[in-house]
Amino acid sequence: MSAVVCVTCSAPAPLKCSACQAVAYCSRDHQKQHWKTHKGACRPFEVSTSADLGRHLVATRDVAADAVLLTESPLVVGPRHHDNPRATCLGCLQPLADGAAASDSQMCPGCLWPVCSAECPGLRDALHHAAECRVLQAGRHVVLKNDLRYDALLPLRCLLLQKTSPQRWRTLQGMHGHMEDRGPGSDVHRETQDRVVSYLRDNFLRPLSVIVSGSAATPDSVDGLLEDCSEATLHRVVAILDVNALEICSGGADVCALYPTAYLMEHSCVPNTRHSFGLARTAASTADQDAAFRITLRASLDIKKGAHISTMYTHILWGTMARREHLYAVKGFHCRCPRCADPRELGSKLSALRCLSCSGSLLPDNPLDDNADWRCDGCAAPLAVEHVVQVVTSLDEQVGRALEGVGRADARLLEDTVTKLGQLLHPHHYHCLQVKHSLLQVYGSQAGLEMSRLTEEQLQRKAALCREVLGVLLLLDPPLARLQLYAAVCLLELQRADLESLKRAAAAAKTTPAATAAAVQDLRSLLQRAAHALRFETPDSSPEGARMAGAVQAALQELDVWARVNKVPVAGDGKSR
Ligand SMILES: C[S@@+](CC[C@H](N)C(=O)[O-])C[C@H]1O[C@@H](n2cnc3c(N)ncnc32)[C@H](O)[C@@H]1O
Repeated sequence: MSAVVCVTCSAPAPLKCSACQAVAYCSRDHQKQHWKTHKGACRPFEVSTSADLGRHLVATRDVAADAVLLTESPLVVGPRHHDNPRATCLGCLQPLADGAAASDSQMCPGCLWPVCSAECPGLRDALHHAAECRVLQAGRHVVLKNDLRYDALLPLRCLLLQKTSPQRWRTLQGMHGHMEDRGPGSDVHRETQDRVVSYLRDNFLRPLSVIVSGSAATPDSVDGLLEDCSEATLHRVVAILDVNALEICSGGADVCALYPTAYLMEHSCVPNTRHSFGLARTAASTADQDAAFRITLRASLDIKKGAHISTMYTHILWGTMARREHLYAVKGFHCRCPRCADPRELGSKLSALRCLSCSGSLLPDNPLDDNADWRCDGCAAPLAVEHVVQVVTSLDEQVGRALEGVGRADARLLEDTVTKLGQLLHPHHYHCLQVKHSLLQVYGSQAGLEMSRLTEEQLQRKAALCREVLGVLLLLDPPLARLQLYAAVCLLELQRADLESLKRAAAAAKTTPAATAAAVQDLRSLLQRAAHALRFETPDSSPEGARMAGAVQAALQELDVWARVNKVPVAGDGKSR
């Protein structure tokens, strides 16, 4: 057996990297020196392959909740490649103000597409806009016609990796696109052809090829820039993006990216990771922009050695039918995770209907079978699945109307909607939950319904809604790795309601000093739970989350001031604050 030697100097090595145990060192100094090189490789997982999942990630050691599993820069990043996103600066990918006048200073000097500033550094960066700009210049008429398809740009950026980074192009080529489901004649082929393939080829690639090669031009390549821009390759690139790209919606950005390792994570509706992106407002260079969209993946729960590492490809607050349909349509597989297999969805009853014959809930007999009937868990009355779909779809519109412009939401309209939905749906159905989450914020903020003006009944209603919604969120996402903002809103609003009740009790001398101290402690603990849920939200990665974290801190300070002014003793020690 060969002796274990130091990876830095080849001397005998008694020390090993304690995290991965894969490399050895003669001394702490050499371990420290090597860390810069080793940290990328020191990952607590390996890539495994199975018949039903394809490649996936498996933990190679126990990982504690919150530990970082991986951080890496994107292979390629650009405006979202579907549902044509709103105008975005092609330099830094930040959203542009609606209807902003396109003065010279807000146009890319090369292709004339709108930008945040003609000086935006990303415009000169080959991996971001510079190479793409050469292509877009061949079709400036689209700017004049205002026919700007932002969703076609990420596929173009992918294609351009052939020239800008052949290494990244090779990695991208190793990703799967489920082409077997996207052949000519399929809806998705037709849609991709119209939206991306024809748009890019007719407006930019064909004219550019003619400019570069003259009469020898073929539409399938552009000399010196793109070896292969055939229709088949464009279709494959879009398919790869559909299956593997991650969406980055934070801070109003409508951006998607492909990551070289993170894409290997399998889906589960009960995932064991959370991720965040290092979003920055402006980017000075390639390195900075890569850092701006760098992903950090953490364990959201303790992960045991041998366990699969998973993320969620779909929406956690959708019911099982909708999640499975979405996963099959976009990612090409039938999810069979523990939440999908459970008719009660981890006890949340997020998809349950109300039984009209008794007080029970209608749940699917077998949620993994799309055609299975539903049945009441009280009286066993059956309901055909077509009927369930009909009921839920017919209520979509009603919910949409009630939530239109949440800023203007009206408590009475929302209460009426909750009542109507409640006639057909379980109170925790996702439609009901969505309306209740708005309603619990409207009490205490709507004009005429400010906290101090709420009736006792309205105050109790607000608190009850907060507890009810929070309870369901915690069943679906116990570590609050995806619903942290939703849950923080419930905790903050519950604290506001309970504090108002406490103030009223104190003013009416209906509380004792000890009871007040205990109540203040409970209020503080609600806010501490909200702060904990938001612990990874930073202004760069999640401006909304950071704003909410600021509101929680402000509420904590306000609570302390109130406790001091009212000489509330610190719970347990009899001292006043
Ligand atoms: C982003 S890729 C993940 C990497 C992929 N397994 C590979 O080998 O390249 C997504 C694809 O992985 C497979 N997959 C991921 N999660 C799955 C799951 N829970 N059940 C079945 N297939 C899954 C599906 O084929 C899906 O379209």
